[in-house]
Amino acid sequence: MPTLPPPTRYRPEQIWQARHAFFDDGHAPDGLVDAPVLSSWQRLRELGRAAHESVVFDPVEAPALRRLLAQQQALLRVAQPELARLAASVAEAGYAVLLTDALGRAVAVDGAIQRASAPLRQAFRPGVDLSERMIGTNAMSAALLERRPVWVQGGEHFFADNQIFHCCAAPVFDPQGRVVGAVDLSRDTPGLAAGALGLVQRCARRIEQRLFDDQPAWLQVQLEGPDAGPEAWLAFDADAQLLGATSAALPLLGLPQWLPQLAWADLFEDRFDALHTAARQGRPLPLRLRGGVRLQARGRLGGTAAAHRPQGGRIAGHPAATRPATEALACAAPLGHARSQQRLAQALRALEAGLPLLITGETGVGKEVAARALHTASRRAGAPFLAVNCGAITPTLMAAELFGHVEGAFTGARRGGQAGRIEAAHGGTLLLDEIGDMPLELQVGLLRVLDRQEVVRVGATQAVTVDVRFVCATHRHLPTLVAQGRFREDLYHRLAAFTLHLPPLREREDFDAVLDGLLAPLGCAAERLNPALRAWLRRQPWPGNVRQLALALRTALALSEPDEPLQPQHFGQDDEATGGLPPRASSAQPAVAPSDAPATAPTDAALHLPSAREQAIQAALARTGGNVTAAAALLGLGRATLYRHLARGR
Ligand SMILES: Nc1ncnc2c1ncn2[C@@H]1O[C@H](COP(=O)(O)OP(=O)(O)OP(=O)(O)O)[C@@H](O)[C@H]1O
Repeated sequence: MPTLPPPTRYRPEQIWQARHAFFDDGHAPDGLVDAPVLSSWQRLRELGRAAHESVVFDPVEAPALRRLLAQQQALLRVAQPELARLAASVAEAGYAVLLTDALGRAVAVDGAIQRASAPLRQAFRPGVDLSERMIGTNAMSAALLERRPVWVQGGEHFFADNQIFHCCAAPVFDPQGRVVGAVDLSRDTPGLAAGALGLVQRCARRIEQRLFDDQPAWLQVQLEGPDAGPEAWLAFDADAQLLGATSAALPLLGLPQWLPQLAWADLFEDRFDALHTAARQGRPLPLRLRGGVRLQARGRLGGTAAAHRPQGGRIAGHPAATRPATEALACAAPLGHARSQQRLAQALRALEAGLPLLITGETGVGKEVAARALHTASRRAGAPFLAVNCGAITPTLMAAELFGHVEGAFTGARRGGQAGRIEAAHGGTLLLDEIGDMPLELQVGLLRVLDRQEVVRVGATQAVTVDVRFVCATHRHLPTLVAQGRFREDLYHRLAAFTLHLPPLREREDFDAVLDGLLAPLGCAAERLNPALRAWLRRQPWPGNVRQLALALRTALALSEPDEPLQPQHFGQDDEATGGLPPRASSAQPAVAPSDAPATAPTDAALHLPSAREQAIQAALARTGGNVTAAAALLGLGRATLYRHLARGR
């Protein structure tokens, strides 16, 4: 039986110093504990948890356990031989071996469990929820959250009850970079054996390799670099699209994490068919990565003519399946030039990689349109796209709207309870619009959903697992809200990992492309707008951005004869209530002809007059009988924006 290397140093004094600084003095113990431990302590403190709470390790009931094990069958099948192999290495050193699912629930146990103390035997039973929320700081849940190997020893566990445990864990990724579980080694004698972390990592990588081998592919490639273990593999379909990769392969490619929609040509300078030929002949092939780094590779014919991409790539039959991301997005959101589309394509990659997206920009720039386009171009196009306005209703109603509620949770709660929007978006995408207006008390709940992909309905004690991609949108400057204490800093950092800023219309260099993109669906030939009129339109301030321009164009087409060249007067300057227009210039200024537009066009100052806006709002409300939604549509403003104007005017 392989022996373990000598134990690493365990420094309990240092941990107790850290606990003293954190729990007694209330400040972060710099450098005394590792970042994952400190982050976990902070999360738990923010949830109001106390170190002396007792910890209960209750497995779920038998039917729920059967369901859990059935759900995790594919993972268990490939993991069990590797867990047994790990157990054989470490059992003598007193380690129990554990596999959790992606949510931290125990699904398999091995190793020296029978010799372990009662608490460890209680904890390591299939069906016990070992997530941070349930048992506080621990190695497996920290590895799942941090997406990297972690150790947690003795006093580093938040709850005093758990301080007898000494554990290390590594996350397991599927070939598309999703965390599917964690492998953990734990024992109840002080200190970690040196090499334990390496063994647990190696076990996780072997499980990943088996998951990789299970997925159909046309060609698999093993990369051999200076530091590459035997588990650095890539899988391609017959079109040279990357289907999957093991986590060991990603650093060799210079990728911090899995990115969907990569093709062979994005990664390598050599031809794809050269590798295919080498694989058929059973010989290795030297390859050059883009950027010049050389690697040795070995191809393996995958045995399927898989042109479909089961999970990581675009789904066969899906509208985006045969098109690059930029093209799919151009069809879904036909505005702007190639550079704008490229930024959208990057956003799509981030979204597909499971990152939340933050879309910022003034009202009417197209934040919701962009979010819908991203959903439509993504692999989730067939699943729901839902949108929630986070500032529109009271915090209590918003909590129920987002997280759902159980029967009797509050007065007026539905019989039998109701799922919230997050649950309703399961499998799809949820747009959290006006995220800057989300009440502080709900932000912690959202953070939890983002971290764990699980929702607790209002009034419930059990969490529901969800699989939702989040897109958040705001016209506000979130760092300012953070500085004012109105938006949680941790949530901001979580949301802003990938930010897509949509510039206001007046700053868009591709104004003409935007204009043409709006004209085409209206059946208006681009030639009906001559260069002078285009220049005049370009100079308007457009406080309502694309929404306002779209409405102004519709108005102009309604006021003109078919095929007549459009003039500024077609943009309805004679009624404040026509909406969708740049606010009207003073009556002293004549309407301008396109030919003399530069000399006589109204000044920006005149166009910005707040009173003109106020008049337009009042006229629109009068025309719609006070219906704010209809008035907002008439004005080319979002409903929330109109409410803001009204609140400001009061
Ligand atoms: N890419 C686009 N293609 C076509 N129309 C667009 C596009 N972007 C914006 N629009 C038009 O502008 C309107 C407003 O877009 P959207 O609701 O996405 O803006 P927003 O930035 O979310 O606004 P708000 O912050 O006020 O909610 C849309 O209804 C549509 O008429």
